[in-house]
Amino acid sequence: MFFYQRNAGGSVEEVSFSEVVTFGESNMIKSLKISQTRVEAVLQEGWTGTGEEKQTKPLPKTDDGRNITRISASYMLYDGFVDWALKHVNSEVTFENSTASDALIGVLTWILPFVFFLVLWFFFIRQMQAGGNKAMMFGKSKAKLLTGSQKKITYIDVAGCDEAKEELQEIIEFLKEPQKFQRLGGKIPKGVLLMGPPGTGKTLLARATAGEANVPFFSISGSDFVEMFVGVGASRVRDLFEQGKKNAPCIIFIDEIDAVGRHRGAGMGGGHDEREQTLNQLLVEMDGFESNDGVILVAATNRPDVLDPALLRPGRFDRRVVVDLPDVKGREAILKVHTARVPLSQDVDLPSIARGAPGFSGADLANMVNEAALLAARKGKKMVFRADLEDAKDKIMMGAERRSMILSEEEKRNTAIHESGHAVVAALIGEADPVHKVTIIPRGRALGVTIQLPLDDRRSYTATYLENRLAILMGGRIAEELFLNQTTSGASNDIEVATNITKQMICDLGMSKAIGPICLREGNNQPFLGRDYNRAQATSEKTAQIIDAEVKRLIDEADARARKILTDNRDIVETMAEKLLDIETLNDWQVEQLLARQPVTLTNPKHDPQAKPHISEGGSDPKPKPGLGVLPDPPPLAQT
Ligand SMILES: Nc1ncnc2c1ncn2[C@@H]1O[C@H](COP(=O)(O)OP(=O)(O)OP(=O)(O)O)[C@@H](O)[C@H]1O
Ligand SMILES: [Zn+2]
Repeated sequence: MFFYQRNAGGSVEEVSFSEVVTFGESNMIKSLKISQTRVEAVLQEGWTGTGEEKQTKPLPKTDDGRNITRISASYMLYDGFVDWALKHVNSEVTFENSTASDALIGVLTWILPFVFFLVLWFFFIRQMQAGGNKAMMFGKSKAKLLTGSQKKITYIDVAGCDEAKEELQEIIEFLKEPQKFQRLGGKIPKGVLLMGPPGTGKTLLARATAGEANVPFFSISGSDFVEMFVGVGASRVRDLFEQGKKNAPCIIFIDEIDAVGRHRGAGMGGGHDEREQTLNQLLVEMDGFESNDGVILVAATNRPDVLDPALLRPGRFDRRVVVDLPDVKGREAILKVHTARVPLSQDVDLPSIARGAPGFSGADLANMVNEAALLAARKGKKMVFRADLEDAKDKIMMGAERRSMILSEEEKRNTAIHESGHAVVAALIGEADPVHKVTIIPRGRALGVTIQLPLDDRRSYTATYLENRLAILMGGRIAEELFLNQTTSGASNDIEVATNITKQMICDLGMSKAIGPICLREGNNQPFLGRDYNRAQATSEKTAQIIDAEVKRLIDEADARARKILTDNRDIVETMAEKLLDIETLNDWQVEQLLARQPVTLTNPKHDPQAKPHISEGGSDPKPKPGLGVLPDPPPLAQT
């Protein structure tokens, strides 16, 4: 028996799909209509079995005894059912376009997903090609527009960088009066590339240039172009230029252009990646606009060597401006700008502080003033004293102190001896930077630090200076060996730095007789050409052996010289280590006193007595500041 539900229409009974199948197996379906989602069958009297066992099957009946001749059921179309129907339906199977409601259901379940994907797909395509629509911001450039609301920055806010400012003067004049230049047919560069180490004020300079010319300033970082969605970067570039043209005259500034502008095909595997597409779009846009449109593109990088040569071709970033680390004068000027709104004590002498901060960038100096103001505020002072600035300088140079790091007595003693070794060699070896500070307060990752500061801005190094540096680096390790009869892991960084210096001396600076003045430089410092993996071919096996031998020779010589100095001055090393264990940090004058075998004073006899028990607080440390930047890879001043 089947259970039938009475259909509203009366004549067609709604059944379940499996019942349709059962009727079919009993040969009771005369004809069948199949639509997308439903089947409708006309029933007849059927039978089961064959021959003798053939049994008749009567039509099913409704509750009130009438025969049911038509049934319908809903189902989802599947291929197997059609085959089944063709086998089990007696006269005809028809396929029908469904009724209105069936059609609707069909659309909903079958067509709609397609439509949905189609719309989505269309939407993304539009995003990529047209630079996005208003609703979603994928393709919009993230350029920030700086206009009236922000404080206007002009060249007064940028200290030093005089050459760079001069070079940008022409751009300012053009932006002020583009028509004038057009009339005269003058050719204005489209793009200016600012090149220089981090924190030297490239961004500041670009902003100030816009400020001077009184034009809008759009700024975006190269890394903003590189996103997870393919094609977004390119569309951002397009959008950026569109915005620029709408707001001309203006400056478009791209910071860290190396993030998109890297040499194409340089990445492992090469190929057309997202970044490459973005770069191509940038090149296309640069070619597409006329400088007469009044848009000047300014970009900044500290890796000009990795830029794609296509970017530097005429008509693109053809004007290049070097923004270098500030010299003494520049540092003083930058300090003046940043201390303008800080109350300074009488004892602060900006020129001498500038002199004591070689290798500091503008950002470092700004940071130093800020840090000093914070230190002074924490101690409840009403103004910033010399001591605060000195402490801030140390913090930036060596990383923040980590007073919370507990060292065992033995570790402290090892560190004291190790640092004394560095300091004594540095002080006595001759041509070397004076010792500025020795400390056994852990800073950054180092257990102790010896800092030397050059007297002025070094632009080049003599071979003797570098050989002496090697000996100074060896000093720590040898002191441990001589005085404690052991070596510790504390010297690992020294060894690494020393090895790097020797390699530079040999491969880069022509300071090894065995190799001679040949550049076998490692890495990719060469503009546009060399990459490390080319070097393998460039250097023969034999040359590599000579290099290795020379590294060893230089290190051995340095070792021997440091050993001699430390053995000859055992007493100084020992008293210095004692003193370090006692007061933790020795300043330059205290080191001098120790070397002269005089008693160590707590305050600088040469200075007015600004109390100087070295108090400053630890905290999360910024990157230790290596300073100096002439060698391709500047050797850090700090030594463990
Ligand atoms: N010449 C300068 N005069 C005054 N302040 C400076 C100078 N150079 C840098 N600064 C200070 O350092 C901060 C950071 O500088 P800026 O961001 O312009 O450096 P950058 O060269 O763009 O660095 P990066 O390469 O890391 O982007 C400035 O906001 C400013 O406070
Ligand atoms: Zn060391």
